[in-house]
Amino acid sequence: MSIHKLLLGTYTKRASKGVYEVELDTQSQQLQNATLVFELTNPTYLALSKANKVYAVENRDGQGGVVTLDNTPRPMVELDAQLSDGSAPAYIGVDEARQLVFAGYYHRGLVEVYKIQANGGLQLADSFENKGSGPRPEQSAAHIHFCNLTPDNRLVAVDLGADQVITFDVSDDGQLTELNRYQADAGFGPRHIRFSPDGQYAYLLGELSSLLSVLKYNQEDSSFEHLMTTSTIPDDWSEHNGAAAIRVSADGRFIYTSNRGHDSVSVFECTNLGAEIELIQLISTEGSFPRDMALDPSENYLVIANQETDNLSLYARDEQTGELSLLQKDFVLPEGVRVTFEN
Ligand SMILES: O=C1O[C@H](COP(=O)(O)O)[C@@H](O)[C@H](O)[C@H]1O
Repeated sequence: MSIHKLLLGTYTKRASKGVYEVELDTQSQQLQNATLVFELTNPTYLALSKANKVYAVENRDGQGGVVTLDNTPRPMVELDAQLSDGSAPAYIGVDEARQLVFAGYYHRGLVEVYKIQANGGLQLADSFENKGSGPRPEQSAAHIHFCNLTPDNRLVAVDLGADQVITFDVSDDGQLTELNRYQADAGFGPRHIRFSPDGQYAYLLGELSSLLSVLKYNQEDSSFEHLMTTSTIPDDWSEHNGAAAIRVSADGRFIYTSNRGHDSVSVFECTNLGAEIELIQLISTEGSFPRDMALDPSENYLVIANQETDNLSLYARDEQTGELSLLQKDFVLPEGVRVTFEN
């Protein structure tokens, strides 16, 4: 297939109007045809289900939550909105096996679990509110920044405010039972987590510290054990940086993280079966404040959204070395945050 479609979640504070679709033409090796596919307010994160429903973050009339969109027609059609007083989530995950959707509410320190209904809409099944804080100014309260499945189908939630990673058992109807808590170093500011393909290791990205930790994941009790930590940016970088997204290649050999401030992607090589990582490349994102990024299904390409300069950058990925090389840097996409491939 030479055309792959991407969905882009955005902020709508300046130029953007909602959710966009973009094509990657692997023949010409270029991004093309950005189209607004649904108008929403600050849909900074979205997730696609196998039933072709989009679950997107939405702010509406002082309420925040998750809307369900039918991804078949253009423009998309809204099927459901689960909104409650307060701010919207920062992360959404889909559990296909149990037909659940998880939402991580950064500003409310909250995880919500929804059961997917017959039409794709959602019904609240359970919630978990964390408490805690950390030493940095951004850590005055709990901030759930990520919640998604572990390799053994439990739930893992990452709290940037409390420097914690919390694991839960999940019942078929979406009830959560806490299993374990990993406490990161004070001020680490964990944002997102990804696992090695064999499920043995987890890679925890610290937004506030620009650090990446390798953790051993113990499936017996869903606990984590710290193995090593390294920086995502050069030691002599003294200006602000906030680490954002993390991706692991399907073969488990390489990790990609984005740096907001240093405006780069860090490429790490994984060795010792995934237990050790080493920075092997830092490449400019050719724009300001890179947020999310995605590998296409072949993993020959990586697309990243630069939020402040309203552009996407496209790279070719060498599957042997893991290294990225720039193909396109000026593709206009307003206030891009979330990047995900549809096919
Ligand atoms: O990565 C980040 O995300 C949080 C949550 O986003 P929001 O749009 O819900 O506020 C944000 O507050 C934080 O500044 C940022 O670094």
